Amino acid sequence: MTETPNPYIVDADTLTGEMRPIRKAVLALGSNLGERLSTLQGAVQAIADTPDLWVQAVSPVYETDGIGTPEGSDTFLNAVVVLDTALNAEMLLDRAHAIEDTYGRERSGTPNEPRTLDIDLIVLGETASQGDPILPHPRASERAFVLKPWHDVEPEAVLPGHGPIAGLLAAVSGQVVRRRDDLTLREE
Ligand SMILES: Nc1ncnc2c1ncn2[C@@H]1O[C@H](COP(=O)(O)OP(=O)(O)OP(=O)(O)O)[C@@H](O)[C@H]1O
Ligand SMILES: Nc1nc2c(c(=O)[nH]1)N=C(CO)CN2
Repeated sequence: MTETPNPYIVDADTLTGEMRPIRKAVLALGSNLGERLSTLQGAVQAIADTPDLWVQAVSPVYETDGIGTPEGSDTFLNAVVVLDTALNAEMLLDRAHAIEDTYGRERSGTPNEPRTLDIDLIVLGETASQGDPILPHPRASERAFVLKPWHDVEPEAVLPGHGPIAGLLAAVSGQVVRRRDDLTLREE
């Protein structure tokens, strides 16, 4: 009798090496210094070029008033990228910081200072963590510049610990976010 392979019996060899789950992640991108749109486009490209990461959606671009930014700061362009990844949270944050550095991000220590590029990790699957990074991102639930573009590409999304983003949007309706349909980010 020929034996049919049973997919539920995993050979020990296939468990050696690094087997990591694929999880959904959301990255929030922002820029209020320099060539904002081309910087965001470069960031999307760099994210898409990351091994073990697959971009699923890139949101529309929003022009947004700075929240908690120093007096006189320019408005931001914000967008989000939804992706699947086998990377863990620390790897994703390292990659985000490396991409920020490539685009000349400077850190003087002034809170919310103008920046060429900011990439925040908003969620990674259901992960809840108080480490570095903190997950979900501790201020995502109160930021229209994150929730609005995310809602455009994933209207049913849930922010773990806070609920559906559609519901969270009502509480941030006072924040000025304007969709810029004249600007688009290619998924690459
Ligand atoms: N989920 C997260 N995403 C990004 N950075 C995080 C996260 N959790 C913790 N951090 C830490 O926050 C530090 C400051 O990040 P950053 O300079 O980008 O802050 P910010 O963008 O100015 O402010 P905010 O954190 O309010 O968006 C980073 O060095 C990073 O280690
Ligand atoms: N509109 C807007 N405001 C902000 C932003 C941002 O990306 N957009 N980022 C901040 C710190 O990450 C603080 N305030």
